[in-house]
Amino acid sequence: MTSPQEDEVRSWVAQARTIVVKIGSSSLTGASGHLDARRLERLVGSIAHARMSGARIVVVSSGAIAAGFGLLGFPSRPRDVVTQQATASVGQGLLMAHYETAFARYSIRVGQILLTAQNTIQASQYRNAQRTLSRMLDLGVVPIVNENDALASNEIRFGDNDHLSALVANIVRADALVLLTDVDGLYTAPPSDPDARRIGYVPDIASVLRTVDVGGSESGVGTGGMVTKLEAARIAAASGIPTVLASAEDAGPALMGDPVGTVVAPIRHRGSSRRLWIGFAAEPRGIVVADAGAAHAVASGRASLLSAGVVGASGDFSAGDPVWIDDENGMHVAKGLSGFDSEEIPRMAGRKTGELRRELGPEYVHPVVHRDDLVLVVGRPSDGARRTAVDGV
Ligand SMILES: Nc1ncnc2c1ncn2[C@@H]1O[C@H](COP(=O)(O)OP(=O)(O)O)[C@@H](O)[C@H]1O
Ligand SMILES: N[C@@H](CCC(=O)OP(=O)(O)O)C(=O)O
Repeated sequence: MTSPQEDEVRSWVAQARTIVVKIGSSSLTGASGHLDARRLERLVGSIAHARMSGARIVVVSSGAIAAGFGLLGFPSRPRDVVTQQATASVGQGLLMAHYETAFARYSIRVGQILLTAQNTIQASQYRNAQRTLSRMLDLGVVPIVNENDALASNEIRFGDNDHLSALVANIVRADALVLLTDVDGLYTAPPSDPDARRIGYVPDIASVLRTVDVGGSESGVGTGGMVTKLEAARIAAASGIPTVLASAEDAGPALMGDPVGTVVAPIRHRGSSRRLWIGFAAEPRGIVVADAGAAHAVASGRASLLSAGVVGASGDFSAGDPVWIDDENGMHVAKGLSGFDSEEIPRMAGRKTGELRRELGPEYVHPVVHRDDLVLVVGRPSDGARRTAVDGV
């Protein structure tokens, strides 16, 4: 896919049927860091307008911790994770009450969905979330999604909602992702730098990730800063979804595809929902090691991994579970769904199709990982699954 022009990408946003709008804590709070009901109402006004114009909208809203800490008598947002989780459980109810009332003015119903990273990792839970969100949208409801902070385990918490919003965009097969924050787009450097300039259009997210100086949150209430927003935009771009990064003050024009903030072009046509899940959400449960020839064939993007090219497997996984395909140097080549249980693979390794049929039976004559069930990755195991480039992006 050649890079489209900015106008074209903006027009895709303007025509989007399903839009995921992520609202950061910094967009819902005042100078004190507490929830600011008037800001929330203004934002809801813009979102309701887009909804009433026919768009199906999913809101991914942060702000539970901001809504809760004042109620519990804390002078500022708590820093330790357990207190944040307890605070979020208090604030989430209040946050929803505000959304409920604000959307009711436009006769729009809202519904709460709280997700943990675990829900997106497990295929069955991912599908459940997909079914529920899709029915809510069919019913005209605006789902309000947040991380299930109280239950999210420390190690795999999203922490910020940027990554979650990109996964939700995949789950609902959104046509646009709009990330609303307290800065009017991506700058060449953190906005506190006097030389920082706004970038209106990003045709190639991969090059921006290499060249722009992004920093963390400077607001004191937000979590990920621009780093996690660009990561979300990368996931969206690789999934065929344009992203708009804009100030919450510009929510209306951003949702209409007007030239505000920064728009990031998609870099490929949308893949299948299953491949998107494998690429961005599935957590591998083991490793299948490929010899040099098989690793090269898989990396070319056209071949399945056959048992003849497998040298071994590690981890405890069942057929259908996500696994890494590594080369013999321990580099990830691909991520895919295994066709076999981990204990079956050693006796299949190195055997050609004819041998498998003769010695193990016809049920063993299919790829260890089928090419339709894998995505190519670039990166070392230590980079972690989430930061590993998928299909080269
Ligand atoms: N290159 C950059 N361009 C724009 N903003 C940046 C950049 N680097 C860091 N930031 C910071 O990212 C912040 C937005 O992220 P964050 O505070 O986490 O907001 P939110 O609560 O909306 O997720 C901005 O206020 C800004 O200070
Ligand atoms: N789930 C948390 C989100 C934490 C957070 O600050 O996220 P963000 O503002 O998106 O960087 C909450 O609702 O407070």
